[in-house]
Amino acid sequence: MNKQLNSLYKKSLEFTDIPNDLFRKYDVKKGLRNEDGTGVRVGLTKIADVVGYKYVEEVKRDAQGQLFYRGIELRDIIHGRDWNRPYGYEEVCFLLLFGYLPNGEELQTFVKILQDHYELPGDFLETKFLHMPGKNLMNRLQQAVLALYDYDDAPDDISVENTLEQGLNILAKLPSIICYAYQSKMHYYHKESLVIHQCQKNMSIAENILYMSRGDHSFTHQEALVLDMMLIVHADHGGGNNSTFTNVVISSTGTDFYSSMVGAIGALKGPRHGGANLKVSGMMKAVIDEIGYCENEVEIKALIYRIMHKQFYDYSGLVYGMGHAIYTLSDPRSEVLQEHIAKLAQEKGKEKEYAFYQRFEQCAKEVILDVKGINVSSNVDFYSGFVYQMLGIPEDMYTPLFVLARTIGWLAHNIENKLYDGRIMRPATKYVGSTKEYKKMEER
Ligand SMILES: CC(=O)SCCNC(=O)CCNC(=O)[C@H](O)C(C)(C)COP(=O)(O)OP(=O)(O)OC[C@H]1O[C@@H](n2cnc3c(N)ncnc32)[C@H](O)[C@@H]1OP(=O)(O)O
Ligand SMILES: O=C([O-])CC(=O)C(=O)O
Repeated sequence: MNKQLNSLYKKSLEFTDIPNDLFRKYDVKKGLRNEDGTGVRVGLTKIADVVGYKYVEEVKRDAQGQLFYRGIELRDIIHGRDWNRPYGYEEVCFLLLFGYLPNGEELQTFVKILQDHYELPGDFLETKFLHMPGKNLMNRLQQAVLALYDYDDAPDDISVENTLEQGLNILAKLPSIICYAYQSKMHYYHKESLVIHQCQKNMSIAENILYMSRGDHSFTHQEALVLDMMLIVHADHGGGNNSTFTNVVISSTGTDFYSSMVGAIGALKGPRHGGANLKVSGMMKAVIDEIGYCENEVEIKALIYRIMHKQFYDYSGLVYGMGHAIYTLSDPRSEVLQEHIAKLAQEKGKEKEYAFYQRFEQCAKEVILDVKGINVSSNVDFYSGFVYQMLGIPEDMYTPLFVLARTIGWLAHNIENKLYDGRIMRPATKYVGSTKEYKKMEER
């Protein structure tokens, strides 16, 4: 930091300090949380339900996690899906948006609508990626989504019907946007050969991502199904998660959908939210560099204590991929992923790494319980990067793929809010400063 600016900043703390006890005094819900850690209720939804605790005789008790999309449990969707068909994510998009499971014809119509919007505008690849490569894909995604505004004939039409079309158009274009943002970065910043494959109209979203991100554009049916499942488990998480809430807060001003999307992407980038998948990858690499695939729990825990005490990795004190604002004993998505990882790890010769991830997770639960006194489990981000790694998907794409999957959730909540709430979000803050007189310069 600039020295003079730093000294001004330090001096300012004498004038700007807010003592912590005032938050309690004025009953401020820090982080929009109630006293027992549950979220302050800010809306009603029929899209998804996230269950992580139960009340027994009015006392909050930790519980096994459950996630419902339009009332159907995620585990049932994953176990019940047809593993021969690659359009599982598209089916879930339909379910989240329209509230019911599509029949064959409806799904076909919906998939066709998406496929008809896959292609980017003619000059987009050249002007938005090849001429403007970016070092961070999440920022590039924001710029690309915002740029689509200029290609829209009615960008500021915020009617529900138009929002639906805009949202699906963005979703359909995200596979190309993510892959081109990645390829242009690798070419410009890492001097690698430029790989550009056109998206394929007859493929699913998951298939297109694999097709466009790989040099030889080849992939197996099994790989596409695993990626399709990854998109399903990330598709929605109720109206209270930070990025979905951000999208609705922005939209409540009556602004365009592109602005809401860009805000939500910025929120999801954060390492305490969707950006955790990238952080887990970095953390686990640092851990394995430090202690190898250690089998000694005491040694693993010692390192986790160092992470918690801000002495290792990024010094934030956070064990990434662990803990959740709602889930306590388990995150059902992490369990669903683990059901598939065992087989995948065997196929890819990654059993040793997987076994270490599991040992680390168990140790982290115990250390966090010891230090913070709370039950935590691995969240969706703990194993997702490991799955992507086994699919050969580069780290740069981990959080952007979360954006792609969650776009449907953002869109569904945006529309639900427009239909059934629609009031500008405007909470309050309490002024706790004093009043003073303005002093002329010569009197200061
Ligand atoms: C898609 C998603 O967004 S899933 C979440 C992805 N994020 C991560 O994996 C980052 C690591 N995890 C975390 O930071 C937290 O668990 C969050 C942000 C997910 C939830 O935060 P909160 O709702 O505040 O958690 P909770 O109320 O249970 O936390 C209680 C205390 O334990 C701490 N804690 C919770 N999880 C962790 C963790 N993984 N590592 C270290 N400390 C933790 C909190 O910081 C808090 O500490 P404090 O009392 O000193 O402020
Ligand atoms: O619900 C939350 O707080 C975070 C989130 O989006 C998720 O876990 O998918």
